[in-house]
Amino acid sequence: MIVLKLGGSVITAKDRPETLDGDALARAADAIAALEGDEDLVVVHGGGSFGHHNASEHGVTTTAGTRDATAALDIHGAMKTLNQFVIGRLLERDVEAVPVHPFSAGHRDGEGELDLPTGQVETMLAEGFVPVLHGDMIAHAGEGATVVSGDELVAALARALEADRVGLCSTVPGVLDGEDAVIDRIDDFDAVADVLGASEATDVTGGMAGKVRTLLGLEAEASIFGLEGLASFLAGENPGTTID
Ligand SMILES: Nc1ncnc2c1ncn2[C@@H]1O[C@H](COP(=O)(O)OP(=O)(O)OP(=O)(O)O)[C@@H](O)[C@H]1O
Ligand SMILES: C=C(C)CCOP(=O)(O)O
Repeated sequence: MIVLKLGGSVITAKDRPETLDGDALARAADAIAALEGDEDLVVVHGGGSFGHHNASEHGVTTTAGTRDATAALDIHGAMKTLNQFVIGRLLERDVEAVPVHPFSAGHRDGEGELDLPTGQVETMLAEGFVPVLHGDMIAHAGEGATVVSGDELVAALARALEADRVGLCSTVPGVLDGEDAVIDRIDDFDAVADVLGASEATDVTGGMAGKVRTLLGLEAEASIFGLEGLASFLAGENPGTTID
């Protein structure tokens, strides 16, 4: 089984609020529709220009929450809008995509630890659907509601579903070193910490450093690659940077 994240920075124009990158989303949907065999696939997408701007305006992050339902729904609503676009493009290509909105499914405890039940995702997979989750708001004990990133959801899903392969499709061809060359393999955070930065665009969830840290904690091997690497990742290859 594969857990794939489509980075918000790939499928949206991240510097322009609520703007889809229609061509990039179409290419990603083409690659997913071409997946052969009967391998289970769970898709998670990030926010890009949907969600991050709203979260930033409301001062909400993964640790700083809000108890204002209107603010929470503003952020959640932006993510649901993007989710509908993603699902729409997949349905057009006969991928049996269905939504799972994390705000209604999980929560964080007082330590900020994410608890994401996955019974519905497992049942969807068993019944032939492709569940599509997204970075979202999530109830957070002691904080109201905070942001949950697509990357955190990927990690939770990979653990709970014992994923064989984990892929993060982002706007870069992999994790880049000081000379902008793709680093082939990362197995130690400290060895690459100085080249790992935040996102260039408005992003409340941590950019590349957060991704590498999250993926290093996983049992399954993970890959970070660009859109040009998506088809080969889905075909079983290891494009971009492998994190193990
Ligand atoms: N060493 C690095 N190698 C590659 N990218 C890096 C590095 N350091 C920082 N970055 C930034 O990380 C960004 C990718 O993280 P970002 O969180 O924007 O991606 P995403 O997951 O695709 O989008 P989203 O968080 O909206 O879903 C790159 O666009 C780049 O600006
Ligand atoms: C900003 C929100 C609501 C979701 C962020 O998800 P991400 O783009 O995967 O970090």
